[in-house]
Amino acid sequence: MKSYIIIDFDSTFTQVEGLDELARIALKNTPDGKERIAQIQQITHEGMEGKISFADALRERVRLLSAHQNHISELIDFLKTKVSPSIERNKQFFKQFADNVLIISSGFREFIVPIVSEYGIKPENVFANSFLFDENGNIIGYDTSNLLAQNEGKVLQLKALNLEGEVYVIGDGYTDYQMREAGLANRFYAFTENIKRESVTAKADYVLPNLDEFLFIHKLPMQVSYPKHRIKVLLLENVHPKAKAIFEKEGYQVELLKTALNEAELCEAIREVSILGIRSKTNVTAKVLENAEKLIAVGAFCIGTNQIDLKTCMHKGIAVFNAPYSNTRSVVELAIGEMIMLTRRIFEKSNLTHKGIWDKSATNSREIRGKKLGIVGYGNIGSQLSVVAEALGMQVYFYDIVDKLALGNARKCNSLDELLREADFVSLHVDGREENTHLIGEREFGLMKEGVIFLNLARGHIVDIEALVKNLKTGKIAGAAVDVFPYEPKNNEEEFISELRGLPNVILTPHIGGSTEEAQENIGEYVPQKLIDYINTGSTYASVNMPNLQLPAQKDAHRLLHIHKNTAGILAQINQVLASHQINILGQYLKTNEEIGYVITDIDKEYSKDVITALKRIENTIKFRILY
Ligand SMILES: NC(=O)c1ccc[n+]([C@@H]2O[C@H](COP(=O)([O-])OP(=O)(O)OC[C@H]3O[C@@H](n4cnc5c(N)ncnc54)[C@H](O)[C@@H]3O)[C@@H](O)[C@H]2O)c1
Ligand SMILES: O=C(O)[C@H](O)COP(=O)(O)O
Repeated sequence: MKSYIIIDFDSTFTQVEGLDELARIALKNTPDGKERIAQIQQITHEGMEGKISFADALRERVRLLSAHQNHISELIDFLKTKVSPSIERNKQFFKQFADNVLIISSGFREFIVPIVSEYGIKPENVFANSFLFDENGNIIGYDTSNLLAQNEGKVLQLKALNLEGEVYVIGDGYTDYQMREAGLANRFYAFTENIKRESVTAKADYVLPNLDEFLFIHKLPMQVSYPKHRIKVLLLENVHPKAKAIFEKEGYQVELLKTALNEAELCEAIREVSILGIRSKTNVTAKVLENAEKLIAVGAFCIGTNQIDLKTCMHKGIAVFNAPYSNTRSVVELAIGEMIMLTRRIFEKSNLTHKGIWDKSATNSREIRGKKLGIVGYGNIGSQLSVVAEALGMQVYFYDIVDKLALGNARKCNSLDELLREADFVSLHVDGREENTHLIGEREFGLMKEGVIFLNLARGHIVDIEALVKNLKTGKIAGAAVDVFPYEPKNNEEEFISELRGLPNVILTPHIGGSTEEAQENIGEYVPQKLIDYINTGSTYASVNMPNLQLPAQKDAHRLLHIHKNTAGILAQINQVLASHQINILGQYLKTNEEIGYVITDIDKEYSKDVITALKRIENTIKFRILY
């Protein structure tokens, strides 16, 4: 049975209302133009909402118009630039289904036909009003006998067409819905790509964010591999709003929550999610991942990724990205500031002064200049701190388990013990891997100098808090700054409980080392871009758990992304499938680690569904995606 797709023109095929735009063009230089344009727009709006009769609205708008034939030419040029994006990208669909697509519009043929015919829609399939002109080309009215000039004109027109088969109506207005209400259409799809009218969506069988969705649900050929609005993004822990805006601009559906979720909550929330964005507090455990059937990628909107079960993500073909640099400077600045505050005992003095106590004295107040700073972990933050501290006159010592190049005059220590014995200040900047649990405990504090200043802005579990408290109480440690804790409150409402509370010359901060406007904004831009690149191109460049592949742009090709267990012969099997279907490989990229492999193959456009099925069936396939 034949199916017909009836598409509205104004605010559906194009993003704008044709008659309103014609008024804007025709009236732009007339003295009362502004008021008349506003009046026309108001009447259009009320008509679309079903608040005034269509025939009255049309009569009134054309009366206010004062347009000329030349204005229509100008309007056509403008409308060509305003075709709805999803219509534009699916041009090929209209060409292929020219016999099935009809335009039924209350607009005017004079501007509709030139626009839609460029998409292969036949002029005889366009049903719309037509203007009447005088001999000078002025619009003096319209053909009032046209069915579409009547109230419920679309209903009358569709009835007159007497179509046999399935009829689907796509439109943004109430008059489009009326065809369904009259029993002339099987389904009404409220098209919301340009405008969402509650009175219309409430009546719809289906709300259509764009044409891709219609093509997707009807399994019709489309120009994207998957409608983007079907991609759900869940952002937790109050990540910067820029991230939400970037994902929304890409067309994804985004939910942004202020707090972290616990395991049970996340197990529930993650079911339909394709992209998860978190910070340091959300644990992405194996159990959470069991419930994450649709998850394609995780973005850590921070540096640390120890809160994510990276291995399980890898085994499930879920790529994880983080922001390895965006907040490093913020941490460095805080560490420098805290070293000065602690060595001058500023917080104690400030508190006393607030209480009215004037304690002017230099005892136990020192400069940082010339002192030895021991940096444990010489990565992105440790090495940056080294440069800034040296610029302030400190002598820098560092220790890293990996052989690192010393910056400036920094001195490399051969062991942690050597560093701890030497340093006046010890600052931790190691990553949060499990083996670093209690890296600093009673033994290590024992090795440190009397009166040392100690900083942990890395991860809470790295320090044995009991030992730290004991050494602060004995005075062995003269001051400490702690930003990260073995247990941190889930949100700002939960009380922070720690034995460190109330100790003198101890700066406690609520894990805000990277919490600056600048850092959060940078992260909010950086991470979404990595995730979007992965979704759109398959690029795993800078992923923390997947073999890294950076790819050239995909040109006139379909891209097959195949993640598999790293066993022998997978590439050969992929190529065998392609060869047996006479598919030409335009480019191929492979990267493996010990456990998984990632192959990206660009192929000619032509292929059958069997190819996809065969590729998915290759043994040890973890995940398979197609991009086009
Ligand atoms: N407080 C905050 O808000 C905040 C902000 C950003 C980063 N961080 C944390 O700061 C830490 C450092 O971040 P980064 O970006 O510099 O990480 P990084 O990965 O660039 O550097 C970590 C370095 O530590 C070294 N290392 C690991 N274990 C070690 C050990 N036992 N002994 C010596 N060296 C060891 C690594 O080889 C690496 O060079 C991380 O734990 C990160 O999560 C905290
Ligand atoms: O890993 C990080 O970057 C820091 O610990 C900051 O984490 P946050 O974004 O949760 O503050």
